[in-house]
Amino acid sequence: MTQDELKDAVAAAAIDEIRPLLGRDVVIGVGTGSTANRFIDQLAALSGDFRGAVASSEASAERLRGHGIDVFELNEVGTVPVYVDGADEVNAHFQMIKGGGAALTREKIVAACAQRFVCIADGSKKVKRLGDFPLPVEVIPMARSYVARELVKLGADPVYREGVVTDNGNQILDCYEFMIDDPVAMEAQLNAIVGVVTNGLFAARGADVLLLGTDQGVERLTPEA
Ligand SMILES: O=C[C@H](O)[C@H](O)[C@H](O)COP(=O)(O)O
Repeated sequence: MTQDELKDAVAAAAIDEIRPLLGRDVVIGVGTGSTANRFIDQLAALSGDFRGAVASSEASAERLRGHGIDVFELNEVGTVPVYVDGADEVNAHFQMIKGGGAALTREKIVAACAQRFVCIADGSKKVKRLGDFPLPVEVIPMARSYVARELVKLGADPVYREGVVTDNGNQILDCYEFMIDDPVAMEAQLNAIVGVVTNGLFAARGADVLLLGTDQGVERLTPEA
């Protein structure tokens, strides 16, 4: 199967996963990226079965609206029963690196407000150890150089993602060569640097279900303790 076919397959599995949760008052959380886009496209067929969505990016909000799905502000909604999103890497504990599409901060906010996080990914995203994918860190623009120096002290090789402005008006540093031995501790440590808005480690709050696309079909996995 091609990667696109795997993405379509996990998107379809996510539709089956959330279908029992839908209802006229239900607003669901929707993520960002090429895998999430396929989920959005398939969600269109169910648009009469739920109230609408909260999106983790302007791009996803636009795509949802394009399918006639109402998009709500998270502040209007409070919590969502489920959040469906992709990942750049996911480990056996369902801790993830996210933010390849620069949407990490809004993704983390919607995930924090979700009762259940369903991660959809093709098999190439499953890793033993997080960190081959460069870890994105969203920074307030005036703090970029300072934060980069602090990241170097922690052993990273941060690279400014030139030309990218997040939906929050901020910038991204991609951290190469990071040894991520303890994702929960590292997530907190990076967030404590002044000028960091958030980082792409989703470790303290990982996914609850992983729908992983493989050539043998979609595996439905729950995290190892
Ligand atoms: O900022 C982007 C997000 O974290 C995406 O969910 C992540 O990069 C995965 O994207 P894709 O499904 O395109 O591989």
